[in-house]
Amino acid sequence: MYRIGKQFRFEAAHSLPNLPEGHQCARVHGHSYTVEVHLVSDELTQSGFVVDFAELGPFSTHIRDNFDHHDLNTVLDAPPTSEHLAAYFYRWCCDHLRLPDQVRVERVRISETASTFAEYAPSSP
Ligand SMILES: Nc1nc2c(c(=O)[nH]1)N=C([C@H](O)[C@H](O)COP(=O)(O)OP(=O)(O)OP(=O)(O)O)CN2
Ligand SMILES: [Zn+2]
Repeated sequence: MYRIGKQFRFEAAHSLPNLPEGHQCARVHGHSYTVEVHLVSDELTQSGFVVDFAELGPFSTHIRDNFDHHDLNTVLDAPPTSEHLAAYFYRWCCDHLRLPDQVRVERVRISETASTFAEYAPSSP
């Protein structure tokens, strides 16, 4: 199996609800987010690609228009944790990227800071 990935970055603000009283993340604060999308395929195209990285262009546009310099509490219907963001972006990629049949979105990883991440990947059948 072949795997490729591409990173995207955006800046955004959020506050997290349902945390213990006094938790620092309940206050409005910001992060420089990194989003990493992983695609897998058993086959390569004639060009030797899983798929051209350029096919992820619509995802870059979606992030720029809807997430960059936004308040994430107004963008997502769920608390804007890294876990919810990863699941949201995974579903967006599955629903909107025009990928060849043999290519699938394997996982999406989100980092709020250099030392933390959350991933979403569907459970194995
Ligand atoms: N499982 C999760 N835990 C936390 C999330 C999350 O999305 N998923 N988010 C936060 C906050 O957004 C917080 O701003 C980031 O937390 P943390 O990495 O702990 O931030 P610090 O920069 O303060 O970390 P230090 O290493 O302690 O400096 C919290 N938890
Ligand atoms: Zn935070």
